[in-house]
Amino acid sequence: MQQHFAKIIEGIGEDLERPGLVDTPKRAAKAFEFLTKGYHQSIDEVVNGALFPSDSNEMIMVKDIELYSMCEHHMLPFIGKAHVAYIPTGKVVGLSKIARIVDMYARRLQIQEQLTVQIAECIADITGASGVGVIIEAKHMCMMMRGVEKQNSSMKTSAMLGSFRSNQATRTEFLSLLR
Ligand SMILES: Nc1nc2c(ncn2[C@@H]2O[C@H](COP(=O)(O)OP(=O)(O)OP(=O)(O)O)[C@@H](O)[C@H]2O)c(=O)[nH]1
Ligand SMILES: [Zn+2]
Repeated sequence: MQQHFAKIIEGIGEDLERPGLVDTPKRAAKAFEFLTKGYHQSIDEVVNGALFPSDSNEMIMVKDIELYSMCEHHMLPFIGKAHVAYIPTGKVVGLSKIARIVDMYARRLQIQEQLTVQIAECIADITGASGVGVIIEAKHMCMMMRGVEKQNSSMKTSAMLGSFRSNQATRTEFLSLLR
């Protein structure tokens, strides 16, 4: 990646020998490695066995999980919040792991719709939950810094699985907890 960032800097018409830019290919490659580290993580490693037996069958929700991802069309950031809820059936997942799962999928090249579904399906898979709801609200730099240049637009996506899809009362409870 370092070599490629050097080429990009040259492509811009900048001087790679300029003191401020000498180490930039190395720094940029390191930054991109971090921003895409989700490709090198697995669900097992992220969850680390933090699944606990529980009798609860009430809705569990973690909201306002900050999220930094990159759109796969422009490789520019989209930034926002994820809200995740599920109804357990016998086991619950460690609280922090929900945020770690969000990060694992966010740190890849994404579109927001797919990111939302991947998080929901992952929570359903590992917990066996009877229902999962995920909402993501985000601002896309590709739509703000360039292109159509709309500063106040944001995108909201949702993925509803199981009872969150089939049961109106569950969906309403989720949405009212969010307010
Ligand atoms: N559905 C969806 N679209 C996205 C997401 N991130 C970026 N996009 C869109 O991807 C599209 C790519 O369109 P193109 O016409 O191929 O690319 P472009 O010429 O750079 O488009 P503009 O952004 O309109 O200038 C744009 O409409 C972006 O707004 C996302 O997460 N979900
Ligand atoms: Zn984009």
